[in-house]
Amino acid sequence: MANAPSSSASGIAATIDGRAVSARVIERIAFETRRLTDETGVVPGLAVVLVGDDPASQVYVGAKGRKADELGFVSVQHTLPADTSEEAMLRLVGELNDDPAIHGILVQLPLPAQIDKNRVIEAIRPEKDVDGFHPINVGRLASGAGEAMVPCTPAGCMILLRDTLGDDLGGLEAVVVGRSNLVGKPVAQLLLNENCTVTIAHSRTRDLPAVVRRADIVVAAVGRQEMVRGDWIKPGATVIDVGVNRIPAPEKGEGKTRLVGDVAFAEAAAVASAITPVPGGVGPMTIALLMANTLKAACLSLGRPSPKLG
Ligand SMILES: Nc1nc2c(c(=O)[nH]1)N[C@@H](CN(C=O)c1ccc(C(=O)N[C@@H](CCC(=O)O)C(=O)O)cc1)CN2
Repeated sequence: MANAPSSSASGIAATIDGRAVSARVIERIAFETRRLTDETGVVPGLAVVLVGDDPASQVYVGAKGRKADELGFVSVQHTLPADTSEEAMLRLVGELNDDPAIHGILVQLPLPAQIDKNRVIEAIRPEKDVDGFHPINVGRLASGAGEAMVPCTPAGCMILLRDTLGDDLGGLEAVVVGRSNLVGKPVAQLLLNENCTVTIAHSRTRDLPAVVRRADIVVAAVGRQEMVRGDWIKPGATVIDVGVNRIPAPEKGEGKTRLVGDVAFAEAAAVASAITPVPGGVGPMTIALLMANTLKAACLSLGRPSPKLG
């Protein structure tokens, strides 16, 4: 059984550096990609589909394309107008499914209202579903049957946790705040797979602060700025903040903004033993794990085992 980490002597948590950890993961992906290409001639291929002109989505999709280029992947971006029909989306997904140069397909979320995201996700071949959102991959992750594509942000959270607490998380109390398909449910499943005792808390949870106070590991993925307060945190806990909320920052000048997480950082850092910042914590891991899943998809397409990267 793992030990819960103790509080740092100063009472100020260590900051978990997601940029540094993601850079290490990317180095490993670069190494394994060169090996794959040298031995088989195959170059991993990623297609990213963006519908509409949401500025945050444009930033994320741009970052994904740049990282794929940096790694020498085949990298294509399809940018479609906001009024694209579901039928046109499904046609494009079908073409990408049939393209042998493309090993991974990612449809950036959110999608406009006229497109049913579940229909689109289910149209992606499970072995090309580098987001890990297809029901086959969700089922594989839950059952342990077969090789699942694991959603990028949750997989990134687990690498940060292992980097901070060591490989054995068994027996630790983990509380996940948020129950989305994107983060809350898969990260809870991954924690359970590591033998943590897992609680998924949400907006209807009674006495949420008391539930969070039980946790050795807190994963905040609720999408509400600074909702998790310092006095919700057990001394010595490890806090993973998945939230990315843009708020006004008049102190930086008129019309300026800044990013905050779902955790009140300064308050929590005074109690926790380790905490991820926003920005620079979980966010960079999401992009790195997308590259890892694309490489994994390329390896699996050749019947090769997926390389260990985290
Ligand atoms: N198909 C998907 N859509 C979305 C996903 C996803 O995993 N798959 N996740 C989010 C957005 N996202 C990736 O797509 C993402 C969010 C945040 C970051 C990131 O690096 N954040 C930085 C700050 C960036 C900034 O300045 O705005 C950080 O936290 O340091 C990367 C990717 C929703 N959609």
